Amino acid sequence: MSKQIAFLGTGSMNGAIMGGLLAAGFPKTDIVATVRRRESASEIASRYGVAVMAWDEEEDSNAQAARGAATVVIGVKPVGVAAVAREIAPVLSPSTVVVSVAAAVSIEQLERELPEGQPVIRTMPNTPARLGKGVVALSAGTHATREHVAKVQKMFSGLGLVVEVPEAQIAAASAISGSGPAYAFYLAEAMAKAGEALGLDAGLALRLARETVVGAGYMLDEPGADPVALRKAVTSPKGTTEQAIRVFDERGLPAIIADGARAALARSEQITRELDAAREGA
Ligand SMILES: NC(=O)C1=CN([C@@H]2O[C@H](COP(=O)(O)OP(=O)(O)OC[C@H]3O[C@@H](n4cnc5c(N)ncnc54)[C@H](OP(=O)(O)O)[C@@H]3O)[C@@H](O)[C@H]2O)C=CC1
Ligand SMILES: O=C(O)[C@@H]1CCC=N1
Repeated sequence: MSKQIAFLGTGSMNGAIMGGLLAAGFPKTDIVATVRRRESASEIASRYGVAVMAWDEEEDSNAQAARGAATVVIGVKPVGVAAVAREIAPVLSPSTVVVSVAAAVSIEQLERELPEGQPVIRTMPNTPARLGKGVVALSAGTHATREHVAKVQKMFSGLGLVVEVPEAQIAAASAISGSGPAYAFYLAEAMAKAGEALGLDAGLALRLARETVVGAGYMLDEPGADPVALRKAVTSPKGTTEQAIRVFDERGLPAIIADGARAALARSEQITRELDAAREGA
């Protein structure tokens, strides 16, 4: 089997990346994936048609998958990243690019588990990548060359917007674009509940809210779209929308969103510290 990419831990995020790459035409025979449980392996194998191994069944599955792969994408939970990195370290080729999608795991924390000189790219993707409408922020590790960065940018270009940022900005990107799809879904959820409170049937309220958020997203997708101009075009002077926005402003909704993003960033920094503390205590 030719192995271009090994996905180690193929849940919501790595699954979305794999789905996005396959939809963009990446050959399934060039992909191998790992998960922890056998049930997840069967589910992914039947959904995507790629080779999948379960760590619970074969403890060296991550090493098997990583051996000979041109790119390895680590997509387990932050607390599991170091263990997976240690499992694959002995089998990595010096030319293999190790990509991490994990929030809060710093380049330094990943590099110290890998062979000296291993090219690493830390990323912060989001789940709309599955539809080619994602955002991937990425930062180069100590030994990643411009060619390594270009290779990963090219490979991920079918997933949506790919931007390189300094590592110090990855936690902020995580708080905006990494977590951001959840904020948009939360808005849709709140709009549906508001519709119900106004007397709409629950199913109808959800359909109205869902399609409205989808439609607004499509408008934002047009070239040069500006959220402020789009909002103003809906907000007739002395009309109805103006009253809704007035209440949102009076109740401080923009500040609430900023506080939420700050809390996400603070949690990321806290997890980074917890990972260091756990390693020192081990
Ligand atoms: N979800 C999101 O929107 C985003 C997530 N991320 C990052 O992605 C990473 C994964 O998060 P997410 O996808 O949400 O989590 P999930 O729980 O959905 O996925 C985790 C995956 O890791 C697998 N796994 C666990 N242990 C092992 C192991 N030892 N070997 C191989 N596979 C293993 C799980 O297998 P099994 O299914 O069998 O349990 C599962 O497939 C995190 O680090 C997170 O910070 C980054 C940006 C956005
Ligand atoms: O919630 C999390 O920790 C991950 C990182 C960004 C989105 N999901």
